[in-house]
Amino acid sequence: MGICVSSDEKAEREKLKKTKIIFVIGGPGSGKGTQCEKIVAKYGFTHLSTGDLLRAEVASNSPTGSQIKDIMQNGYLVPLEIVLKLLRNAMLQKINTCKGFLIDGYPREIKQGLEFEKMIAPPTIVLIITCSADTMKQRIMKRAATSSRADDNEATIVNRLETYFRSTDPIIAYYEKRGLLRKVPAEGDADVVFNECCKVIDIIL
Ligand SMILES: Nc1ncnc2c1ncn2[C@@H]1O[C@H](COP(=O)(O)OP(=O)(O)OP(=O)(O)O)[C@@H](O)[C@H]1O
Ligand SMILES: Nc1nc2c(ncn2[C@@H]2O[C@H](COP(=O)(O)OP(=O)(O)O)[C@@H](O)[C@H]2O)c(=O)[nH]1
Ligand SMILES: [Mg+2]
Repeated sequence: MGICVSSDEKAEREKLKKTKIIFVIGGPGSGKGTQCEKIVAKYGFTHLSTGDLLRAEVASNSPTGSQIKDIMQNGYLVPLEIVLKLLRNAMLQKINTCKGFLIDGYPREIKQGLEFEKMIAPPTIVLIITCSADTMKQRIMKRAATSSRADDNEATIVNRLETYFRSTDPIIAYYEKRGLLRKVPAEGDADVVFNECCKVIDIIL
């Protein structure tokens, strides 16, 4: 028996395939959110952060929210099915008005990238924002003063950095091999980093 795909779903898939999709990855506190905000202001793309979507789910007190609260608080990865479902729904809500998507914080493992392509579409490029672990730690500790995020504390930061470094090398190698990876060094000032991001984005417009 074949899988039945409705014509609505087909139309949605076609639209998603035509839209520019930029994955924005990088360690915790590397500046993904900061750069995405600047990119939105200049290019009018739609910014979706998986971290923000998941935090909203926790805040809504839904059953899924209670399931993922502790995982996030401890700095581990939320199960792929939950993240992808939230992401796909959020994309579909914006698909008719959006100029392109910035997907911030995804994929965090190769499997997430593969499933995204199966369910949605391939990314146009993968932007990776890179800085040292020390810089990330310092930035998060500074953000902690105002963020009120449950995971912006010293113990969780250690786990988040570990989770990041463990899962990222294979992701980098995978997208590099496909010619989709664009590296932007991010030790400097946010405006300098943004300049480099623009160079990469201008090429795909
Ligand atoms: N794609 C994802 N897959 C699994 N879990 C995710 C994903 N994106 C976010 N999360 C969960 O949400 C938490 C916060 O992610 P978010 O991207 O907001 O943080 P960040 O400070 O930008 O970077 P990092 O998560 O790398 O610390 C993660 O530690 C993880 O538990
Ligand atoms: N010096 C410097 N600080 C930055 C830069 N990008 C972000 N920050 C600061 O670092 C903290 C973490 O940035 P954020 O965008 O939340 O990082 P994310 O965790 O990767 O989404 C924030 O307090 C920012 O103000 C940068 O390029 N240079
Ligand atoms: Mg962020």
